[in-house]
Amino acid sequence: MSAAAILDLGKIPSKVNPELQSERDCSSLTPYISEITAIVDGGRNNTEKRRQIERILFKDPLFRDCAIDSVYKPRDEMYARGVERSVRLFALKEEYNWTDEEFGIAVYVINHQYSLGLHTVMFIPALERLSTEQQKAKWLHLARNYQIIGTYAQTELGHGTNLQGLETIATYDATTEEFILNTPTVTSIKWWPGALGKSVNYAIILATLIIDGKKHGMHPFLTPLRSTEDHKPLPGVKVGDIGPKLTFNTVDNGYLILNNVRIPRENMLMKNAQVSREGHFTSRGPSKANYSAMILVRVTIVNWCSVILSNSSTITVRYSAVRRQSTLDSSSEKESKILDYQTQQYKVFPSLATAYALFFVSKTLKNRYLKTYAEIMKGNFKNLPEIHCQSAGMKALSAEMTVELLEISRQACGGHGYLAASALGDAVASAKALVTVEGENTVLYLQVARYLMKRFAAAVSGERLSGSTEYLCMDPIKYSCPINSPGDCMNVSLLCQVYRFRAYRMISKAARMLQRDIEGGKKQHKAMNDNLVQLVRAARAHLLYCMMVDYKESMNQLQISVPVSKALNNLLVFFTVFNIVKNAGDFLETESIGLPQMEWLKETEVKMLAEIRPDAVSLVDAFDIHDNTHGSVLGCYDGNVYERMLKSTQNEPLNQCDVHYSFHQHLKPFLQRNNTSKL
Ligand SMILES: CC/C=C\C/C=C\C/C=C\C/C=C\CCCCC(=O)SCCNC(=O)CCNC(=O)[C@H](O)C(C)(C)COP(=O)(O)OP(=O)(O)OC[C@H]1O[C@@H](n2cnc3c(N)ncnc32)[C@H](O)[C@@H]1OP(=O)(O)O
Ligand SMILES: Cc1cc2nc3c(=O)[nH]c(=O)nc-3n(C[C@H](O)[C@H](O)[C@H](O)COP(=O)(O)OP(=O)(O)OC[C@H]3O[C@@H](n4cnc5c(N)ncnc54)[C@H](O)[C@@H]3O)c2cc1C
Repeated sequence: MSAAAILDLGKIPSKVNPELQSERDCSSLTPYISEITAIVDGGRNNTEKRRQIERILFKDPLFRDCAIDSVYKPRDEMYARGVERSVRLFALKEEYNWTDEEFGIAVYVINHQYSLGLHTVMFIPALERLSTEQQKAKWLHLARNYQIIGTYAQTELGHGTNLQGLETIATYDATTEEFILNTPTVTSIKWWPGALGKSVNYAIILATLIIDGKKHGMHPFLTPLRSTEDHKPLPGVKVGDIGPKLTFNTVDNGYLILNNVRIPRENMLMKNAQVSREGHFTSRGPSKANYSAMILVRVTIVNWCSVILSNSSTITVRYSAVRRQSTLDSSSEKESKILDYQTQQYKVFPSLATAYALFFVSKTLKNRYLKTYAEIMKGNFKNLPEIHCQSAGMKALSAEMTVELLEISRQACGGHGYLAASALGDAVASAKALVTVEGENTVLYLQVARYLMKRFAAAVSGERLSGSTEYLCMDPIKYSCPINSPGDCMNVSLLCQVYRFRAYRMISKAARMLQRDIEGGKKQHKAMNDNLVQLVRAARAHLLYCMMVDYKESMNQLQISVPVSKALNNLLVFFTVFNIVKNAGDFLETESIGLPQMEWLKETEVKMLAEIRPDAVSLVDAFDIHDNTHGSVLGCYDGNVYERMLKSTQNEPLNQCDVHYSFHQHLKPFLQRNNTSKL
């Protein structure tokens, strides 16, 4: 490129960067990319549907730069733009008659860059799950048609995890047939709910029900917060934004203070518990039935993790195939592509493999959830504990993996990964929210551990188990490591047996430690607290085993061509081996494998890096993520990284003039303090 052309910062070459083109030309997977894309989209029709939605959205400038433009804007402008995008999105849904699924695709296409997500992610699902049929008939269509906009207000300043500790109260007044809502203490103030600060006019408020001075647990109350005329807070309501966050600053997460706010009796969502006109309380189903909206969101988060990693691996793989630095071979005239360094592959391919793994795992989890949800809707709660354990646990494990891998992805792009225009910093910060929202990760692991301890005790007492804990009935004496040669390390079924035994051993160890402490005279709560770390380790081991089984079985169900099968199987083997090596200490300590097997696995792990390398670009191309969706100058399809970086500087407000006003205000008087301007 000539110097003159370089100075024209707006120019992006019309051709694909030859570095990336050569990757596509050399990968034997390239002709089969559309087959993988169809798997990821759930069918070729869905791919076409998504692309059509992309065309609709990205012809509108409001959506075109959505993934990145917020970097350059002050908070209130970001929020206003987020609201504008929400409204445009809702209008497009109506105009094109999009189904909920198609609307979900549109949200994915704009990378969640809108303000009113909570209305769709939690408000509507909570209305569906917590309302009676009569209440659904009254409220659901209003929410679906955006006549009311709502959020899910559960967390308070003082309590997010401990729902029994929530202090917001709803006191029933039988004389007027109303509930009176109050946040009587500083710690009871609702704090965090998305879109609460400035946007919504309704909220489902989770509050402790009090009738005649008696507490009846936490229940949902559909509460109007703002006037539908002028959007002003209603009497007794004080509401606002909680301030800027690490990211998601288009969203107005809010606080809410309630002072004797009265709502009609019919506004308590009464699917699971009822209050009669006279103030008589009844309930049906398990006491945790009101927690059901949280299960759905946890299932959804596993899918978000897969999407986040698909975005980030698209960026890091493409960038690593374009970037050259130093050389592997001193006789070579060209520097090496950083993707050719084994260490770079070891930074980048775990994310790629995990993106695929979580895609398959989240699909299985969603199907399992839908089956259980259908049973629950018919009044059968038998599988509720199992789906609670699976959804809470998979959310925690996927979010933990995603945060860890994303940070490594950012580092894999060197200095440029630190630039906002790489989009990786924002992705890391967004993913960080996922270990906290919808149940803090440690707390969720402990829920899984609690379930495992119960199931283990049942197995020991001779009960036959089913579901994810069936294996706890195993006889550990019969185990011998199934890996008998280096070749066995490629056999995922054998590796799953290894994962299973490690989980069994870690769960039985936690149970033994608890039993030892209780038999030694410790009180139950003290024994629990003294073993929480081992309990979390046991939960992780169980979840990783479940993840491997779900991934393997989901892959087994695919009907695919030989090249696609080979490429996806490489990722499956790599993911399975990588997570053993990563947790080597546990696998050795539990004698699930021995030292020779660990050596073989480490050799297999690096061998798989070389197997994946030729198809790496095709494997990210197969995600078919629109450049406007990932929004990174480093990861565009055309690979014109440096030109895009230069062009992005035009967006920087500091660059809108040659001499900044601060020069005249501050620097100039300072420089001229000794009258040196004539130098
Ligand atoms: C591509 C994507 C791009 C971008 C997106 C990225 C990022 C997005 C980031 C931002 C997010 C946007 C939207 C997210 C929205 C987030 C909204 C929220 O956070 S809402 C608030 C969520 N709050 C929680 O999750 C609270 C966590 N706490 C709990 O769940 C519970 O209190 C507890 C910790 C599980 C314990 O409950 P409790 O105190 O009642 O405990 P007990 O000990 O009395 O009872 C335990 C008993 O209950 C059973 N149980 C617990 N939970 C459930 C459940 N949900 N369902 C069924 N059963 C449950 C448990 O098994 C025990 O049973 P037992 O052993 O007694 O039989
Ligand atoms: C971006 C974002 C969006 C959110 N959106 C919403 C929303 O829309 N609606 C809503 O209601 N809420 C929302 N929240 C709140 C969120 O659900 C809570 O922050 C989350 O559930 C964690 O609770 P906490 O903040 O009380 O953490 P805490 O429970 O205070 O956690 C702090 C530490 O204490 C530890 N800890 C706590 N309890 C235990 C225990 N029993 N055993 C062992 N360790 C424990 C945790 O492991 C953690 O290390 C949002 C939060 C964020 C960050």
